[in-house]
Amino acid sequence: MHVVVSCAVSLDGYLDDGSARRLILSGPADLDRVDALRATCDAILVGANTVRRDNPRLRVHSDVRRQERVRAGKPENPLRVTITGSGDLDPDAPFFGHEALVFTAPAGLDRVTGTLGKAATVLPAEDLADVLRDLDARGVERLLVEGGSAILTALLAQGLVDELQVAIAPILVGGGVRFLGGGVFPPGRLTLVEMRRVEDVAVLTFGRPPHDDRHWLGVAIALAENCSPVPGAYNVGAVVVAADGTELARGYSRETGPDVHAEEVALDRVDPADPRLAGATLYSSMEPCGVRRSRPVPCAHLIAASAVRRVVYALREPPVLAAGGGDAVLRAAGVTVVEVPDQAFLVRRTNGHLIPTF
Ligand SMILES: NC(=O)C1=CN([C@@H]2O[C@H](COP(=O)(O)OP(=O)(O)OC[C@H]3O[C@@H](n4cnc5c(N)ncnc54)[C@H](OP(=O)(O)O)[C@@H]3O)[C@@H](O)[C@H]2O)C=CC1
Ligand SMILES: Nc1c(N[C@@H]2O[C@H](COP(=O)(O)O)[C@@H](O)[C@H]2O)[nH]c(=O)[nH]c1=O
Repeated sequence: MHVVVSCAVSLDGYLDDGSARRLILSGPADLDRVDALRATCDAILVGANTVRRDNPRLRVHSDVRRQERVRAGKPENPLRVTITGSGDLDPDAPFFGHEALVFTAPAGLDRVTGTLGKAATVLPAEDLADVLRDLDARGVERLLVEGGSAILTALLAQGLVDELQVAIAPILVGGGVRFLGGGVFPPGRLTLVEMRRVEDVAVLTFGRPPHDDRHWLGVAIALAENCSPVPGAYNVGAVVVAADGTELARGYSRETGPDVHAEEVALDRVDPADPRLAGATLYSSMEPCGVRRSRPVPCAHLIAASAVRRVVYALREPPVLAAGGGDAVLRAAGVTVVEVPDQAFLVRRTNGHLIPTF
């Protein structure tokens, strides 16, 4: 699935001025550009706060574009999707309708279904990565994310954005909702793909380089931030990426069970018969384990037994919990292994409970 973010930002970096009235930063031509973009997508995701504050319809405005979609065998409008913890949304809002999906934490599913179940399909999701997995499984090939700040920050921090379209409006707002909040973002530079003038608005499109090891290793390192820390185990993130830059799966330590390693979570999420695995790279924030007490098969052996033939990691496993040695196991099995030691300090920082953070 291709994830496109589109938003409009004031020159001083705000999405909204925080007043009761919604701030339109785009001009008419730019809103039409976004309408054309909407028409190319299967679903549009916004955060619950955007639904509350903007009361958006999120439909394709142009009759011609809607007709073209129908001619192509698609529904008139993309699916509308939101995520909420509180469930505090008005079921009569124009956002809702039979093609709206509401994701919420599994623990709150019954409560949110109680208030919104007649207005939309309410579904469980642990986090945004889970939402994206669900949409992908529903056949959503292009997902447009229109904001707001919390959703954009979370998606960018988790490296889940393929394309970022930012319309910069020549307006100084002075305060309100910042474009992005603070967070640990994957290190490295995005690629500037296009600069376009749309009336008085500058539209910048950024992409991520498909074959950039540092980008994907950064995603794996950032994923480890999701781990619930335990005294006797590391916090690790892993992501499997096909040769064309398509993400196949991701995971982090203990995500699916108390002793499960990040590489296992990610590998479990790919069909072993997927032909893309043969050209794929597994990125792990830490050297895959070569010795393991918690489960029968160390990760290096699991990877060697899979179709994956390339591994990139940042921190060589320190001899604290086990002997390590996964790098050698992989190489002996014919897997290409790349160590990126200059990123290891970031992995140490996530594992300060077990190893020095220098
Ligand atoms: N200029 C532009 O292009 C755009 C501007 N905006 C502006 O942005 C503002 C809204 O942004 P913001 O306040 O940051 O809110 P968001 O729209 O990003 O929504 C955040 C809400 O999403 C829900 N949520 C649930 N799980 C997650 C998760 N894992 N990560 C993030 N959110 C989650 C929570 O809802 P809950 O509280 O229900 O639990 C949370 O409060 C508005 O003022 C709007 O006008 C919005 C879109 C585009
Ligand atoms: N303010 C703002 C945007 N806001 C986005 O547009 C959504 C509303 O769309 P609609 O339902 O069609 O009116 C709103 O929820 C938010 O996601 N978008 C932009 O391109 N430029 C802008 O200046």
